[in-house]
Amino acid sequence: MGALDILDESTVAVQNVTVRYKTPADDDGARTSGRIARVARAALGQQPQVVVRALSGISFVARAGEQIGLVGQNGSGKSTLLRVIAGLEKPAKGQVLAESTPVLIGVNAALQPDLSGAQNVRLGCLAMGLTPDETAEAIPDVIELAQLGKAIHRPMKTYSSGMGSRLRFAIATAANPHILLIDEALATGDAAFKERSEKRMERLRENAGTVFLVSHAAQTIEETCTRALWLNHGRLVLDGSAEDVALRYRKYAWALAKGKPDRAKAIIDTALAEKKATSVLIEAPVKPLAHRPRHARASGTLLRETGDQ
Ligand SMILES: Nc1ncnc2c1ncn2[C@@H]1O[C@H](COP(=O)(O)OP(=O)(O)OP(=O)(O)O)[C@@H](O)[C@H]1O
Repeated sequence: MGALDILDESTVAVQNVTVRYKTPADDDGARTSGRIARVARAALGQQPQVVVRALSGISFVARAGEQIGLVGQNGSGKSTLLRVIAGLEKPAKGQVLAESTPVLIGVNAALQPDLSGAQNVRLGCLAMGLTPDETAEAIPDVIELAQLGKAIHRPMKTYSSGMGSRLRFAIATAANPHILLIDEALATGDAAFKERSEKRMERLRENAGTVFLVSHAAQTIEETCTRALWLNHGRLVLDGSAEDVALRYRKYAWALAKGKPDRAKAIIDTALAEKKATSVLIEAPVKPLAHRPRHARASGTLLRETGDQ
């Protein structure tokens, strides 16, 4: 297949992204390093380290109107991919380009523990790129959604973790982002808040150009997404319709649950063999988009996606 110019509709391009974490491990965990290295480390009193490959060479292009589900086992790299798209994590290799600032629901706001909830709402909105006028307009709505009562005027450091999460969630929704990233694991709060937040999420999804949703439930992906990416040990196993990916992922999870690792591996191998190789070519930078200035970052770019590698 030849190259396809998709500038008009692309919202996020993920180009060959690799993320590694260097983390401390015990001696057994670090056994892969050489004997000399181990002896030297012991002599220097250093703790052994291992490198975790959280994402390996991930490439895809997301388009306006898509709701993209991310599925995969625990530790497969789903949250890391969301954080990289949100710009919260820098990949060791590769790059992410977005036509506007992606907002990760729940954790984006860098809040100040000594300031009150209300002061943090203002700060959070401005930090997400809202103008002072937009911020003033958004504040009552955010405070209403968070429903913290008089506690909204207390310093955030006095909040319970649930109260903090509610405020962060409410602030994140104020941006009405064109690229929305939702990590289901972040969903929090009591029943009443859940219902209010679900309604808000629905509205956000309707307005967003592209939604990314992390979920462990294949059914949620099937019901809410148009497309799905299956990650396994940091690799992209399959990129396809939500129905097809959810079906195969379900079969894989079932095989694992039934103690049939060979069957599970065969499902992954088949998916990998069928997957269309995608490479994202970035041809020439263009000016950031002018029509959504508060979201635009220096990322407007001519993209090409090819399927012939
Ligand atoms: N800050 C970190 N330091 C070291 N390793 C990390 C860090 N964050 C993630 N990892 C590792 O990277 C890999 C991918 O983690 P990630 O959280 O992206 O997986 P996930 O698919 O979202 O998992 P889950 O479904 O359990 O939320 C895992 O092996 C994890 O241990």
